[in-house]
Amino acid sequence: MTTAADLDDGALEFEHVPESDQSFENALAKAADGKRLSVDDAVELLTTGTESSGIDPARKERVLELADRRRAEEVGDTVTFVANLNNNVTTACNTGCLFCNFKNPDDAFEVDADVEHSGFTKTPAESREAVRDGLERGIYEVTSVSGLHPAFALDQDHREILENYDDPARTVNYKPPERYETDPGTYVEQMEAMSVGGVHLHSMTPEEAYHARRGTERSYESIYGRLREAGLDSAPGTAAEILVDEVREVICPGKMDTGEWVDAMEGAAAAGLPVTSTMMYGHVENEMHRAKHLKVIRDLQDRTGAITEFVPLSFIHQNTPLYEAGVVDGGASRDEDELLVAVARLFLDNVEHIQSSWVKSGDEHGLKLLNCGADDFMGTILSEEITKRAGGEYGEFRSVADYVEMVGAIGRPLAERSTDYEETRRVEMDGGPYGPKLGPKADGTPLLD
Ligand SMILES: C[S@@+](CC[C@H](N)C(=O)[O-])C[C@H]1O[C@@H](n2cnc3c(N)ncnc32)[C@H](O)[C@@H]1O
Ligand SMILES: Nc1c(NC[C@H](O)[C@H](O)[C@H](O)CO)[nH]c(=O)[nH]c1=O
Ligand code: SF4
Repeated sequence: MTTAADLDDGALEFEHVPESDQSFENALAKAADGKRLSVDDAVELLTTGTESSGIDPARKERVLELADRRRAEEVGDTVTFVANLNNNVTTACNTGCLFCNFKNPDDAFEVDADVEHSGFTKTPAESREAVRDGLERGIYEVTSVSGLHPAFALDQDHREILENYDDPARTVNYKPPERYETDPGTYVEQMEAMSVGGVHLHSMTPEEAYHARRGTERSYESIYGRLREAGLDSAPGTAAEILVDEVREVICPGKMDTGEWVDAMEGAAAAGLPVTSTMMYGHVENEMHRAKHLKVIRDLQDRTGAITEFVPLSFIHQNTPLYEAGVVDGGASRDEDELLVAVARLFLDNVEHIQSSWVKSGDEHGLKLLNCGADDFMGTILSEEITKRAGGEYGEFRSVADYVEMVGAIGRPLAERSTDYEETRRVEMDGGPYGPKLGPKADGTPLLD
């Protein structure tokens, strides 16, 4: 397995490089004509032409304008957001992704450990309390993504299977809950606990589903089907990072490969769950990898139709092993963020919504991305751990009043949406008070302030 220490800057040689036989002008003309773009077209647009290095400002503006127009034609001017809560169950994880500072090694959580750490594990009862508190503040979605705690099993039957392995810690990354200070319960127990008061439960990334099926031959459809019975309503398409294996081998060698990520997503879709899709970019990958990733997402959507949105996640570098080991010297530039959103809008002709993240980009740049092809501005989230621990500086929540101020400043209409975008409700910018109006307890009271 690669560790940060094994990698040193400049040593990365990829088979896939940003070269193509296409020209920037031809690629842009195809996009303007509404033709389906190829990977080479996407590379030309992402690089503003592969024949010269660096981003050409005038060419960049032409790509952004086209994408902004396409956004207006496809979904109109309204900016959407969701009133949600992030509830991360545990930070215990030994997968060792080199871009991640959310995780803590699991042995720090063991009963006899005397290691200081800032991580946490919540019992199902504690997760339920967190969701109940969120509901009181007006949220109607809970997003829950977590570390791959070795004590997690899908359910009791799965726990028995894992316990029957010889040396389960080594063979199937399983340790019994008694070893730990806090027992996270099973995935099914966590789903049942969080699915409370009519909230929409958005949880179980493909990597978590992989953990929930480890040591078995079960299909992803049956894993997600079981979770759905326990209350799961949709799944986040994170763990995607860059869906090209030569990049995964560098930044997350312990994770599932591209083919398995796609299998898990197809399983979620087959189990009847809507899914989101993501790309975490701005580390070691190049524009060819970004373009190939977009193709994987578009092909998946052609087959399933289950993807509700595409969420670009700009790499936050400050506290990560990749940065600390000198493998990268920062994240994506603003120009790259803008081009990624724009090219996603133009390339993903079968995914309706593109998200801008104020967590990753901040308010000002996040609003700019809404003029580059994005139409959704994420969620209220109330608490945030992944970006914060990586060194992100843009805070943990935004109230509905904050959304009114931000989106009002760029002169666009604002609407709340459900997780699957099936329901939207216009937020009238009439001086407030502003509170969520969708969902079981969202009666417009500005509880989020
Ligand atoms: C922290 S993991 C939690 C869920 C689960 N352990 C998994 O990997 O699917 C969720 C996602 O956060 C994103 N993430 C983690 N560290 C990040 C960073 N430094 N910058 C941007 N995104 C990051 C990655 O895309 C990752 O897949
Ligand atoms: N972009 C980020 C998100 N996006 C997810 C949304 O908040 C929401 O759960 C999804 O759109 C489904 O409705 N969440 C984060 O925590 N951090 C981000 O950067
Ligand atoms: S990204 Fe997920 S799987 Fe990877 S180390 Fe972080 S928490 Fe663990």
